[in-house]
Amino acid sequence: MTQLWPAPTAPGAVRATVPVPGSKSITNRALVLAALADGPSTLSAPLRSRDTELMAAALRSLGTTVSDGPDGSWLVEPGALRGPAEVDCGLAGTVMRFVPPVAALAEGSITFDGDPRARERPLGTVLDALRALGVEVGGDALPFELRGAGGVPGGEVTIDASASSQFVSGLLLSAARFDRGVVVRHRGGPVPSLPHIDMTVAMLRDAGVEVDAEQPERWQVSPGPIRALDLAVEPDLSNATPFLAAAAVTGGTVTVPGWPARTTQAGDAIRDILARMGAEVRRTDAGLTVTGPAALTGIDIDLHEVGELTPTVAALAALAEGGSRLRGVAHLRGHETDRLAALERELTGLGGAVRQTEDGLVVEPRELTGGTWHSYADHRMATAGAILGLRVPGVRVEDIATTAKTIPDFPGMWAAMLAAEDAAVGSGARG
Ligand SMILES: O=C(O)C1=C[C@@H](OP(=O)(O)O)[C@@H](O)[C@H](O)C1
Ligand SMILES: C=C(OP(=O)(O)O)C(=O)O
Repeated sequence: MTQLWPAPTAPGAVRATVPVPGSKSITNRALVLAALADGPSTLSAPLRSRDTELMAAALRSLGTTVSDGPDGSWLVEPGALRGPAEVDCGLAGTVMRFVPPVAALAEGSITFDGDPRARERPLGTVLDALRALGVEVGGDALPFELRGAGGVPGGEVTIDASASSQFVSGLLLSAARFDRGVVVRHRGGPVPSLPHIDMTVAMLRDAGVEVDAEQPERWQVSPGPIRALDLAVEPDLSNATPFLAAAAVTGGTVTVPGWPARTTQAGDAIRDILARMGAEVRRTDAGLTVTGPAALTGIDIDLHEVGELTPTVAALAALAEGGSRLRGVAHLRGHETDRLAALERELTGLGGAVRQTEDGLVVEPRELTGGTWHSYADHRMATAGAILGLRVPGVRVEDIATTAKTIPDFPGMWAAMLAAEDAAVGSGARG
């Protein structure tokens, strides 16, 4: 049985400055672009966590050199892409959806597999799209084999990306290296996480790639070189949210340094969410500072664009005074776990009043009690349990180590936050 992590109860209002490691989404896009670029790239302050190490390993196995530079940076030297290779996707959506189009440019047999849950995550759309673009690939889920021919004809393809924005991002990231580039059209229900596609487009353009994204639900990448990158990776704003939530639920103050003034990261939406729930939110040159109110108010919000914040927002909602409704996130059923089912089950297990709807959750305020919080190998479920534990004594989070998917040392960062010199012991926290 996996060890249980006793989630620390806040000794008072949490007051801390918490530097947060680099963005998973930016790091993994940058690694892919750097592997396909026309020269060596430098990524400074990249995220070094399971998802990004898996991406680096996948690209290495295809012929790219990814080595350590000074101060934790990554140096990426593109090499001739070739198999045979075995790609371990772990549970990383970015690896399972971004790497197959890269592998299609290689020569040889490349097999893909991942964690048991990764075999259930939606992937067929990407593999169908590659077949339509002239790639020989079997299967419609992990594990599968792709036989690279050393190039991809490319062209036009219509996909249903309503299950994941990553289907679109994955095709666009490699498409400048396809003979004819790509035109991707979406047909189906609304595409989730559109800011993540905007991030893909922005990073491609920064690398000198011509992208036409003028029409809704249509993206065109022209064939051409990808310029080498010299990129400083922003802090991961979604990973910052549990720490900001710590201020919000304890009436404390937490600053995350280096919060970008402008960003394509979807996690920036947390500023508005926390403000709507009653927190004071200020962005200055020092970073983003959140000060929690005496009591959080509930929220009715469509999280379609920023689904990855749902576990944090559900934890906040469960500790708020009014009821909340989280909408637009049916696609979370295909994330690391079925997040709607997991949040309903685990919050209910602590005495919460939570029920799933067709596309989200309804959360009513209740006094919560301690108990085991299961993580389902989902890093954001684990961090949601930690947030609850600040106010609810006796929460034990199963498999806290799963946070290493996107944060290298979450328990250490959490402990440091609670032990910070500026922590005001004995005041402000409720519960
Ligand atoms: O492209 C990306 O970096 C991501 C896109 C989103 O995926 P979905 O569109 O599948 O929600 C997001 O939830 C995930 O954490 C990261
Ligand atoms: C959905 C997420 O991850 P992935 O990139 O594996 O899809 C997430 O980090 O919340």
